[in-house]
Amino acid sequence: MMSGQLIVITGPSGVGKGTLVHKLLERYPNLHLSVSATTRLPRAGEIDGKDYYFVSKEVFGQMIQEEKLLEWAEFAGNCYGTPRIAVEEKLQQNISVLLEIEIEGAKQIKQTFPKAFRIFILPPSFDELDHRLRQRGTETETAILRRLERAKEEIALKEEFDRQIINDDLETALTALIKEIESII
Ligand SMILES: Nc1ncnc2c1ncn2[C@@H]1O[C@H](COP(=O)(O)OP(=O)(O)OP(=O)(O)O)[C@@H](O)[C@H]1O
Ligand SMILES: Nc1nc2c(ncn2[C@@H]2O[C@H](COP(=O)(O)O)[C@@H](O)[C@H]2O)c(=O)[nH]1
Repeated sequence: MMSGQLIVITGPSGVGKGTLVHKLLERYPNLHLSVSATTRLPRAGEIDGKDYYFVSKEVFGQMIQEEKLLEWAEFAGNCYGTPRIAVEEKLQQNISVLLEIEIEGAKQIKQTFPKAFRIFILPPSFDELDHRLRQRGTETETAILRRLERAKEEIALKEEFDRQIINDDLETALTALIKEIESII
């Protein structure tokens, strides 16, 4: 029987999910952050097996076929998915697991793990989201525009999630996130 909590952090690209999750892990080192598989190419400094499992489209397709992914989605031209086995093992060991994933995957999780707690991170404004994506400096102009276009559709779905937190001031958002997480673990 599984007893750890499954916590999903979702929201548009560039809103600060990764930044918040890494700060959260400093505070709660016992939480397990799932490492996703992706067909995206690594960015400078990203490490295979730590930031992502960087795989080919063929390998990703095989993972889908073999039901090795708990959820997966296509996002801005690449595929992303959560490897099932590590998540199930941690939950069975009573370790709570964090997924930092986009909205389609977060919707799928609701079907397989109805008790998962899903938090939607919002930007203070669309202009600020645009600014964060640009100043991160990891995407081409085309990719930024694609992610911003998708962000409009994603933000429209925010009410489908258990909680919404605005990431304006980082420390304030982190405090709100900690409060939500402490209420369930
Ligand atoms: N509260 C904040 N105020 C200002 N800048 C922020 C804040 N939170 C995050 N950032 C910055 O915004 C940029 C995007 O943050 P981050 O990479 O964490 O977003 P993300 O939601 O994980 O993106 P993706 O979904 O593409 O992985 C980073 O440069 C980060 O330093
Ligand atoms: N559905 C899933 N989405 C995921 C997963 N891992 C990451 N992501 C999300 O993809 C976008 C783009 O990520 P980036 O690293 O290219 O900026 C972002 O919203 C991530 O949260 C996953 O396993 N499943």
